Amino acid sequence: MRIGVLTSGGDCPGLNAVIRSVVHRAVVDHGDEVIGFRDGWKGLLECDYLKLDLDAVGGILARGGTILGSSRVRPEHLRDGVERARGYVQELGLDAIVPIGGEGTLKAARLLSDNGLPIVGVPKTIDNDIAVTDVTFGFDTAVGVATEALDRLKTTAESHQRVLIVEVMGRHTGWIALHSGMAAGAHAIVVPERPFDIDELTAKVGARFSAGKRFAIVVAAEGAKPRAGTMDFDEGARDVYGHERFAGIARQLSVELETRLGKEARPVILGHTQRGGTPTAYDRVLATRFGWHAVEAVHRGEFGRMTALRGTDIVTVPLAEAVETLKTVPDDRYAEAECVL
Ligand SMILES: Nc1ncnc2c1ncn2[C@@H]1O[C@H](COP(=O)(O)OP(=O)(O)O)[C@@H](O)[C@H]1O
Ligand SMILES: O=P(O)(O)OC[C@H]1O[C@](O)(COP(=O)(O)O)[C@@H](O)[C@@H]1O
Ligand SMILES: [Mg+2]
Repeated sequence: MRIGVLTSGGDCPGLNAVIRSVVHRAVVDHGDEVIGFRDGWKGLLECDYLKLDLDAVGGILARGGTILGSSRVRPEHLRDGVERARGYVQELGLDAIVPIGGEGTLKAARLLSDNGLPIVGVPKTIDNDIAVTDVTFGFDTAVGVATEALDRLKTTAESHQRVLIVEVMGRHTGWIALHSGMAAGAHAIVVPERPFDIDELTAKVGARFSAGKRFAIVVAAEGAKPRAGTMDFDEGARDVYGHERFAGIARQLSVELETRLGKEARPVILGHTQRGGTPTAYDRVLATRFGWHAVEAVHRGEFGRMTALRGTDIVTVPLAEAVETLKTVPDDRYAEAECVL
């Protein structure tokens, strides 16, 4: 068989582990040929690719990012390019395409699949917001980076009697904020799923100082927002791909909390450090398993599906289900964290 792989959307620790695993399983065990499209869907639409053999994937397991590159393509450009993509798939003699990406990439994968292209998706995202898989690789690494940063920030915040508002990634969901905040013992966590009440947040942080504590750490997911009408808030705008360009929750909260509490409050934005660098062992293993199972799904002709973790098993699920809803932080999970804030 001939299989084309691509990585699309925001990069994520573990992408290289999937690519490596696909090549090993396909080339060594099945005698397949594998090619990699450069820079996500752009590579497919421009027929820009390289051959992936064992040499090409040597030494990449622990490397962050993606050896194939990634990019964003306007969804309408992709919709207009379906016939071109089909032409290249035929020209290259491809039996399957394995796109590795987040919810946006998987929507594109579904579009191509609905148009008859043979697709087996692999989910990735540090945000962990893809509903049909228990976990996505990249999340464990991102939470680890954020937790380490929070541990460090606690000591400097205490020395300077500051409130630090630490902004972590998570446009639509607060999984990284919830887990890193729990792991590091933050004092408040705000997530997109639960618009916060600024009076309650101020009271919570203020109560810490009243109790004699000399600092506070607030973890804010980048997409968190105040309850409508409770605080002046700049929601930002959208970029050309339709993604929100936030105006900075940490910056805005630091101004508000400093004014209300009379304590020095500073924003810290962890940004792309959360998704750069080497993946954790957990993410390497999950990514490697996804790669192996994607190749098996290709050989079984299970197209229009993607790999998913269910308990300890890797299964495949329809792409249609994968893109229906996002996995958000449920109230009961937030309650478990709230109890220890
Ligand atoms: N609704 C959509 N329909 C078709 N293609 C889409 C759609 N949403 C995203 N895509 C394609 O998938 C790419 C990656 O999506 P994006 O949301 O940026 O990253 P991720 O896959 O990590 O969620 C986009 O640049 C675009 O080409
Ligand atoms: O800075 P970029 O590359 O536009 O992406 C930022 C976004 O990408 C992420 O890191 C991952 O999101 P995706 O998996 O949807 O790409 C988000 O947490 C963040 O909001
Ligand atoms: Mg996305």
